[in-house]
Amino acid sequence: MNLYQKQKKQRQRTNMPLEISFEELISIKQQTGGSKCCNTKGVKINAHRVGCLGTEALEPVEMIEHLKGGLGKQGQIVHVKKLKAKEGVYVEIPENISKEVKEALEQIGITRLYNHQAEAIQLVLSGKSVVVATSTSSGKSLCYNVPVVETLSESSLACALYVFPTKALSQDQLRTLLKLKEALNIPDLNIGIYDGDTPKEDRAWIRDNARIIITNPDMLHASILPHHSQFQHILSNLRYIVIDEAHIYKGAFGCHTSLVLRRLRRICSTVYGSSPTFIFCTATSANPREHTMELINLDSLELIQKDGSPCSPKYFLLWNPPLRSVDGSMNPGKDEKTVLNRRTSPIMEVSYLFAEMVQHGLKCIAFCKTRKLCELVLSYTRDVLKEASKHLVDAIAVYRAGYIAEDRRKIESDLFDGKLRGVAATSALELGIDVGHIDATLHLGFPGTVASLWQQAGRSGRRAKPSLAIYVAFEGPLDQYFMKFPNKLFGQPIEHCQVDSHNPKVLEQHLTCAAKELPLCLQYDEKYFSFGLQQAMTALRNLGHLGNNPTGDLSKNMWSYIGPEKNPSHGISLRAIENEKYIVLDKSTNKVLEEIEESRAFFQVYEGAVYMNQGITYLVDELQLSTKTALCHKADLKYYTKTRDYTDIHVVGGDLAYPLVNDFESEHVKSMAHANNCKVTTSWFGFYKIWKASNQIFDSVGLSLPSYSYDSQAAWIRVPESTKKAVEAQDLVFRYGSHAASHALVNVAPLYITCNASDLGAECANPHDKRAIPQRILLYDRHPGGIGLAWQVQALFGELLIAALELVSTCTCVAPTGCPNCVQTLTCDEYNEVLNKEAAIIILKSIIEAEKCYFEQRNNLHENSGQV
Ligand SMILES: Nc1ncnc2c1ncn2[C@@H]1O[C@H](COP(=O)(O)OP(=O)(O)OP(=O)(O)O)[C@@H](O)[C@H]1O
Repeated sequence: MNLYQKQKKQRQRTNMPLEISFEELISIKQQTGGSKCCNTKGVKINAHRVGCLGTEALEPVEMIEHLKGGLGKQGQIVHVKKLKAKEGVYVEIPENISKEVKEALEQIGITRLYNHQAEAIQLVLSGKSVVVATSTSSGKSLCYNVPVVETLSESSLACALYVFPTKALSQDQLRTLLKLKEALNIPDLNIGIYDGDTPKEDRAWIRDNARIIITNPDMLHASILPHHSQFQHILSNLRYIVIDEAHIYKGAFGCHTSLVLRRLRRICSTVYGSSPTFIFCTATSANPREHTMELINLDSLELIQKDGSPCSPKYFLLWNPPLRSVDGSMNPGKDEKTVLNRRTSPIMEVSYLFAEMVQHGLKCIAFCKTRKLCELVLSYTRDVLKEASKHLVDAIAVYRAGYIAEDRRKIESDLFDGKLRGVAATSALELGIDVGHIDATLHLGFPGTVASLWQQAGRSGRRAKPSLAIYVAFEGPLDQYFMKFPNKLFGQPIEHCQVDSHNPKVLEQHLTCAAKELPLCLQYDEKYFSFGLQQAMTALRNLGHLGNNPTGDLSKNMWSYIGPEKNPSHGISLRAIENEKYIVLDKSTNKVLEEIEESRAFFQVYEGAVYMNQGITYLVDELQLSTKTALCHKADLKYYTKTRDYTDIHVVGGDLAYPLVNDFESEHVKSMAHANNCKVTTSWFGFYKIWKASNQIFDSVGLSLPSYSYDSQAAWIRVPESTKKAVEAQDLVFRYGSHAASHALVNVAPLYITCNASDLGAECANPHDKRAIPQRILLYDRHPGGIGLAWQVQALFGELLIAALELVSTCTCVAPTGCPNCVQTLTCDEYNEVLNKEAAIIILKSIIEAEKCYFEQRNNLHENSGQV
């Protein structure tokens, strides 16, 4: 009997509602194998562990030995990779750089350049557009800052536009540029940030006077381009467009940004006669040149990737939590068929490691995939520190989205100044914000891409000192794959950055904006928007959004926007950024603790909710829906809460009569899967109160909250009626099987497409809801608006079905509900209830067989009718 079954039985005896608590969820879904928190007195956080009490300073390499003899002595360290130090390849600052700029560089400590910097600078100064794809902290900023200040100090009119994906990076860059400007002593070299946070009263001045404007794609789209005449000064003198962190522009956000950049190029050239040089900087990937050329539709671009920056040694450890049998003993059974072995909680492993780093003087970032995991890691690490080094309890914090900008700036500067020794962070800290020297990074689970793992690990060792990165695995198939094949992490970059700028829907959206900015003309504008232009313009004309002479020749006329919106760009969001947010207010101090996106709010705050922020517990007294405010107060509570909810996915459109949509010739396994728009609706109907110490539910409270819906996209396939019958013939319940089969697809998807398992949701059967659910396997994009994953899933559906079947049928776990290696997922909306592995195997086999038969029959039909 596994842990879940034991708990289920126990509940049945005590008449408790059948539900899995969050702690249990973690113990089951993430395979803690019974490691429970018993932080009653902070003596031991885990029944099998006592944290290290030492506080002597250790270097990263000493830390490895320390871990081998202590925390990691159960064999957790499955691989150690030493990435050797590399000498920098320096060159003198090129002759053609002015004396003033050279002196300014010297003043900020730059006396020589790395060879890739010199190469980039020379190419840019000769008018060539470039993409610099070198490692993290390799001095990419100088590749654009030097040619920009050189040109801008030579010509008092020349201007530059910097585009960063986040406001925090813009602030960081402003600080760097201001230092350079001070050293240069050019008073009229005005630099300004123009983003959503720029005060209204400063905007006109920046528009008229700044020679370097720092902005983001959203601001370009919604403010700068629609009002381009107000930016005449900068646009007509624009010499450079800098696009940093270009690898971020992929998926739906990349597609939108690419069309915004094309709109920008068109306005610069057609209206203001400027033809700026582009400077891209990007993380290493398999296709930096192709990706950035596609972003802006350039014909040529110089690629710089011979990295001349020095790097200090980095030790990369792969850490697999130890196995233990489900009864909690640390002696895992040898016979995997009869004894259920589970790994201890990776969350606890990371918490102990985090405490170790901080205690031994290593400044550390612990990267976690979700905000909740950050809070948990902080809380557990504090518990460990309370025992070992009480004075360090407040030397760690959480850094994540949701915190207001001011609080985040404070955490960044406290980390920089050393007031903080560590943060548990989401990928919000992944991009290049300078937080000073970091000695170690911890990675709780695979972040979704190898590039992202390296980007995170690159946050340490930026100041020429040795550094340490420890990747701690969950038990899911992806993490365990890397634990088995560590070298997959250390080879050439494997991931491609994909951007599909030809998506007709997105193209049409941006063409309405472009036509509003300046009438469109097929003859002149194809070079910006490429081959889909005519079709998209025709569609817009037919919709009545473009007008000129409706009977006239589309190719020669100018077509203006005549659609219903005053400013079409306002209705188009580049990324699924939710504008509607709930604020969480501490009643006693009136301090805003957090801003939570509407889609997540009711999971965290409702009347009676126990809410966590920076490891502190609050009780929510009131949720004001009209003002979107949750009022709470600090409370030392012995319980936590968890919502009861369900999520419905309504597929919009989809040709049900003729399901075949993926019948084109491609290298993929043919499939009848669909991809459609969908509406995802979550309804909350109550919450449980659960004792922290025992994880027992002691109260169930009803909730009346409005449901929340968002539009997204889903990929799905219908399950034949005969399959359902085959499942039922084995005395199994179909919905248990379809739920489990969908999970298996979610688990294998990250091996095939660039995404995290948490980016995809499955249609999860709810234990309390007995409504009939559609007979289908459905995966949906969990990002409101969708980031294009459903289309990728649809194209690969055939492969995913086969991989999912292999995963489930080769997993040796014995429980009918499967395990996180096969049919359980961390992101299940229903906490991995209502699952059946055996039924999943029948369903997957049957769909694969049905698809094979269908395509064979089609082929035969075509052959017989002479079509092939
Ligand atoms: N030629 C150089 N000589 C000495 N130090 C340099 C040189 N070029 C850059 N640096 C230093 O290297 C550090 C990293 O530079 P920078 O932030 O530009 O790197 P990056 O590649 O943009 O980083 P990220 O990958 O995080 O975006 C900075 O402290 C910078 O001052």
